[in-house]
Amino acid sequence: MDKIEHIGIAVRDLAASNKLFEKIFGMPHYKIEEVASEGVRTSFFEVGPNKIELLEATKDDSPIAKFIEKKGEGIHHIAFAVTDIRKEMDRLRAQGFRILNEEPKKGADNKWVAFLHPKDGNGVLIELCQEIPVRENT
Ligand SMILES: CC[C@H](C(=O)O)C(=O)SCCNC(=O)CCNC(=O)[C@H](O)C(C)(C)COP(=O)(O)OP(=O)(O)OC[C@H]1O[C@@H](n2cnc3c(N)ncnc32)[C@H](O)[C@@H]1OP(=O)(O)O
Ligand SMILES: [Co+2]
Repeated sequence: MDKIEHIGIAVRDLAASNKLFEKIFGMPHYKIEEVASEGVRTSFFEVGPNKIELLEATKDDSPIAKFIEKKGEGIHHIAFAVTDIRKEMDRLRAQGFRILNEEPKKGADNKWVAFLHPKDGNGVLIELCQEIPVRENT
């Protein structure tokens, strides 16, 4: 694992939370992106070398909706940048960690992602993120 790629924060109302965090960070978000497969709409801030991802649910059975229902708004996950997500998934599986998705799946901000079960991370949901190379000349 190379570094923290982003910290995910579950919010009820992305527009309101964007305004709040713009005040806190003193800067605007740099993108809003919906990931329909995850049932989320995300907003990203780049604060120095660190990224914050705000996430709101776009459907009732979204992991974010369930999380907020159970635990309220707050830190949802920590994402780590990896060079080779498949290799990391194999390494972690070999050590007995539960990876929640068999194959890497398309995440936000141009990444392949995978998640470990939070119970295997002392109650922390850990996300693996590998940058998807932008094909030259596209
Ligand atoms: C991909 C787009 C974007 C990106 O960065 O690119 C994202 O980050 S999307 C983020 C949203 N997607 C996910 O979180 C996918 C992975 N999550 C899951 O598969 C589920 O949410 C899961 C398995 C973590 C929980 O499933 P579910 O909510 O259906 O089950 P439970 O409510 O029974 O939870 C089981 C157990 O885990 C605790 N829990 C749930 N979520 C979290 C969390 N985020 N952090 C810590 N713990 C969590 C929950 O409280 C239950 O524990 P218990 O002691 O039984 O209460
Ligand atoms: Co994330």
